[in-house]
Formats: sequence, structure tokens, C-alpha cells
Amino acid sequence: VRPRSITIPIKNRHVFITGGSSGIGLSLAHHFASHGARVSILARDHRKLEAAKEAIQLSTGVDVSIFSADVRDFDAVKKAVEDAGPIDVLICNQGIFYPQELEFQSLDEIKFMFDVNVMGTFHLIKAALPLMKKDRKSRGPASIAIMSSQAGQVGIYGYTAYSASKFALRGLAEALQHEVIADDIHVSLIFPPDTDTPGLEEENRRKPELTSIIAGSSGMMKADEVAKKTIDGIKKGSFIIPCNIEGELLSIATAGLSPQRSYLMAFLEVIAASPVRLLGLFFQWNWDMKFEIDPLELMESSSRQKVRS
Ligand SMILES: NC(=O)C1=CN([C@@H]2O[C@H](COP(=O)(O)OP(=O)(O)OC[C@H]3O[C@@H](n4cnc5c(N)ncnc54)[C@H](OP(=O)(O)O)[C@@H]3O)[C@@H](O)[C@H]2O)C=CC1
Ligand SMILES: CCCCCCCCCCCCCCCC(=O)[C@@H](N)CO
Repeated sequence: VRPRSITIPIKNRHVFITGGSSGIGLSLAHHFASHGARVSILARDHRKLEAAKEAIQLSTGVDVSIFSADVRDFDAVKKAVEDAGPIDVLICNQGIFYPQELEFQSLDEIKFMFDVNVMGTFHLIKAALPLMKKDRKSRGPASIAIMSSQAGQVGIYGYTAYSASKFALRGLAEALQHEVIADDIHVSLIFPPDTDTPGLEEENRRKPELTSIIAGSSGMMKADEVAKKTIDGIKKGSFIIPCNIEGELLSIATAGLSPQRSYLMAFLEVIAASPVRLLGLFFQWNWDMKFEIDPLELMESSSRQKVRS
């Protein structure tokens, strides 16, 4: 077991995608189907799953299997994964994002995000791993891909709970890679910026202005572009999959002790480390200015206080 380049084949393999009925997951399902994979998708809403199945059938001619389950329910996840049959590429893409300052966000909402984003991913991997490992040698290399976010590389105003849930996935992924590499299973973490999906549209209705401003430091992408980057990364067995230029920089800035199987990328990470840190500091200083209290507002509030007293 050592860094080496690998190729994870897609054609005729079983790809299981959660959150495959909408946004990035739906784009992934389309792409994998057109690459000749056998595709299963899982989400809660049966009607959205049926609509996705029909759309994929229409555009690719491929019949996708659908599973209605809530990732928070381990028994339901286990049943779906067993009914679907042994998986070669597991994509844990389900995720919810409710931005709000910690001070105002309810504990129930924070817990909900953790249950879906983090515990849901544990449930999926726990349920799928036994059958993924079985006869692996004769089935070729496998992949477990986990959808994080650029908010899982840097903490962002308004994302205390969401960023924490996405950072958690990185710890899970790094440790898991140690545990499954001997079974020829390759873990990938994907870090998209804001991506045009039904989920983002919903999110934008309640996003604090500062969250939008800071997240705007990275360009917006289409679900289709994120799906393409994801598939390329999975095929190469990349541990970290950035999606745009800002993402490449963030990945170098946060390389830490994550696995790197490309010698070229490892070299680049070492050379670029200090200039990228400098660039990161400039971004931080730029964001800091946005948190500064307007001096006029401060004067007004202190004079208001004087009037009150
Ligand atoms: N859009 C963006 O800006 C970005 C998104 N991401 C991440 O990408 C992933 C996908 O996001 P996006 O495509 O925008 O999301 P969407 O909201 O468009 O789709 C989310 C999908 O997840 C499913 N899902 C949600 N909750 C559950 C649950 N409890 N159990 C099973 N399935 C569930 C939904 O189906 P149903 O509701 O029927 O269950 C749906 O299929 C998420 O992990 C998100 O954090 C990362 C960076 C940016
Ligand atoms: C070293 C130099 C680095 C320079 C780039 C820094 C850019 C940081 C931008 C972070 C954007 C976070 C978007 C989260 C999107 C998301 O997950 C939500 N839409 C919910 O889905």
C-alpha cells in the first residue's frame, strides 16, 4: 500500500448516489448513467425520485433503480443498500444547509443538519462497507466519495453548524481511507463552491448577507460542472477533489496531512504552500473588514444610550 496512480472503472459498475433526485446528485446520476454504469439513487421523496428516474431514462435510455429512505434511519438505509446489491462506487451526497448565526439558530436545526450530513454518511458507509469489501480483489478498485463543501475547508460567517458538519466529514474520510486502503477502496472528498441547485435557491431565501458576501469570494458553478469534476476525481482515485480555481487554492492551503497519490500534486503543494498561505491571509484581512462595526453606527448607538440614561 503506497501512493500510486490508479483508475477506477465506471462502465458496468454499480454506482449508488444519495440525494440523487435533485441538484448535484441528479447531475451525477445522469453522467454515470451515460457512462454505462448501473445507477441507484436514494432520497426521501418518492415523487422526486420517480421524476428523476423518468428524466434519466429519457435522456440516456438507462433504467435507474430508486430507493426511498431517510439517511437518518439506519435500518431503512441498510435495507435499501442490501436491496440494491453490492456497490462499487458509493456517493454520499445527501446534505442540508440552513445558514444562520449560531446565536439565532435553534439547537434542533443544528442537530438536524448533523444527523443528515454526518450521521447519515456514517449510516451509509456502515451499511454498504461489508458488501463493498466482499470479493473486492476480483471486482476491481472501489470508491467511497463524500460530498463536502468549500465551507468544509474554511469556516464561514453564518455556517457555524453547516461548516462544522462538513469539517466532520473530512476527519471521517481521512481515517476511513486508512481503514479501507488494503481492500482497494479509495476515498474521495468533494469540495464545491456555491452551486446552482434547488437546494441553493431555498438556502438563498434565508442567507445572512455576510454569508453571501464571503461565499461570493469563490465563483458560482452549475451542478453539471460539479458532477463532471466529481466523476473525473473519482476515476483517478483523488482523495481531495476541488471544483474551481479558488477550490484548487483552498485545497493547497488546507492540504494538512491528507493522502496524495499524485507526485506532481504533492510537489505543487510543497512549492505553493507559503505563497498560498499569504494569499489566504489577504482573503482573511479582506473578510475582517466586512465584520468591522460602522463607526457612525457605533456613535449613534452610544448617543442613544446616553439619551436613555
Ligand atoms: N448547492 C450548493 O451550493 C452546494 C452544495 N453542496 C453539497 O452538495 C450536496 C447536494 O447539494 P444540492 O444538490 O445543492 O442539494 P439539493 O437540496 O438540491 O438536493 C438534496 C438531495 O438530498 C436529498 N436528501 C435531503 N435530506 C435527505 C435525507 N434526510 N435522507 C435522504 N436524502 C435526503 C434530497 O431529497 P429529499 O428531500 O427527497 O430527501 C435531494 O435529493 C449537499 O451535501 C450539499 O451540502 C456543497 C457545496 C455547495
Ligand atoms: C488560499 C486562497 C483561497 C481563496 C478562496 C477562498 C474562497 C472561500 C469561499 C468559500 C465559499 C463557501 C461556499 C459554500 C457553499 C455551500 O456549501 C452552500 N451553498 C450550501 O450548500
